[in-house]
Amino acid sequence: MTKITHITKLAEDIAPGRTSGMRLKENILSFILDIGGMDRTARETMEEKLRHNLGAVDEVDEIKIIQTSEKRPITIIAVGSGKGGVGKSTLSANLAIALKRAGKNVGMVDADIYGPSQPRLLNMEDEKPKAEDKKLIPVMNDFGIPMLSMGQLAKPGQAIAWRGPMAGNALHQLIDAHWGDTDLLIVDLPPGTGDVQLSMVQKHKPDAALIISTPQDLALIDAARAINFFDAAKVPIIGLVENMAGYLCPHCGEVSDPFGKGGAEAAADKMQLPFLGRIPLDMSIRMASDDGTPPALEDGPIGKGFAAIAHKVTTWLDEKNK
Ligand SMILES: Nc1ncnc2c1ncn2[C@@H]1O[C@H](COP(=O)(O)OP(=O)(O)OP(=O)(O)O)[C@@H](O)[C@H]1O
Repeated sequence: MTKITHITKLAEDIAPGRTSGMRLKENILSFILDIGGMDRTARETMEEKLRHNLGAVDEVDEIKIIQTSEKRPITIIAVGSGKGGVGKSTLSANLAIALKRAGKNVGMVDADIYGPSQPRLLNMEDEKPKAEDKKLIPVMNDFGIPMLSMGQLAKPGQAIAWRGPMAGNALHQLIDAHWGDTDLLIVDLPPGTGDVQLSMVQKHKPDAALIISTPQDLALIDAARAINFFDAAKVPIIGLVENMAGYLCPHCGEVSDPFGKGGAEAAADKMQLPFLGRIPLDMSIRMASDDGTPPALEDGPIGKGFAAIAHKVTTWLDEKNK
């Protein structure tokens, strides 16, 4: 390994994807460091570590770092539904956990103005984000998923009264924040196709959308509306997830289908969209969600279901970026 290859590797370990133009001449090491999206503390810590570790290499007497704040591309995935209460927030939280477990740097934006539930789902109620350079710094949780939520900006019960520009402005603050190393941002949208969705596609066009529905007709008609909305805005749709499919009675062991069966898969087929998977109606999902311990953390059948959906999402993104 040549000296410069060795140095490049060391730098890559400390600042993955952020250093370029590595040059060693007359014992002076120079390179470019992309500090886009990092807050001051993260920036200073990274620079200090680079100087310390690279400075320890033989033949490096001096280090010159040129900082640029070229914005790192961040992939935005919007999670939408036509109807409320179909499990959109539950899916968003568990998808984020499953993607994180698959090695992605995931961040979460809870844009559900009518009932921000990510702080509870990701176990970080009461934590308010700080700001630097007029931009919010996402709050980190125990799962390693930085998050910003409408609920952190509004007083309890206030957000629902926000209209067009206020809702759009709040969304802008959540998305245009110090996301640091985050490369995948999950946006938990409010149900339907209102002000926040409009602002989302006009100002922060997502790279992709994912739609969730329960299997019954009414929810599917609404889901089709959400799909048409993203289609019209030219946001590619990764696929459709069916939630609350099949209920296993904990008492008699019989499986019943309170919301019908297979409706979302058939609808996906009809609309020529990929079907991403089915999540059963299971009391343990509700209980784990209420406790702030998303079931995607576990390796049981429910956790595996979310992991399989996450896998389809990453495969779709890899195909798109080819
Ligand atoms: N598969 C499931 N099995 C059991 N309970 C579920 C399941 N999916 C979601 N729930 C529960 O249903 C309720 C609604 O879910 P969630 O908040 O995720 O829906 P939503 O579509 O985001 O709703 P909203 O429109 O309020 O944003 C929650 O109490 C959640 O724990």
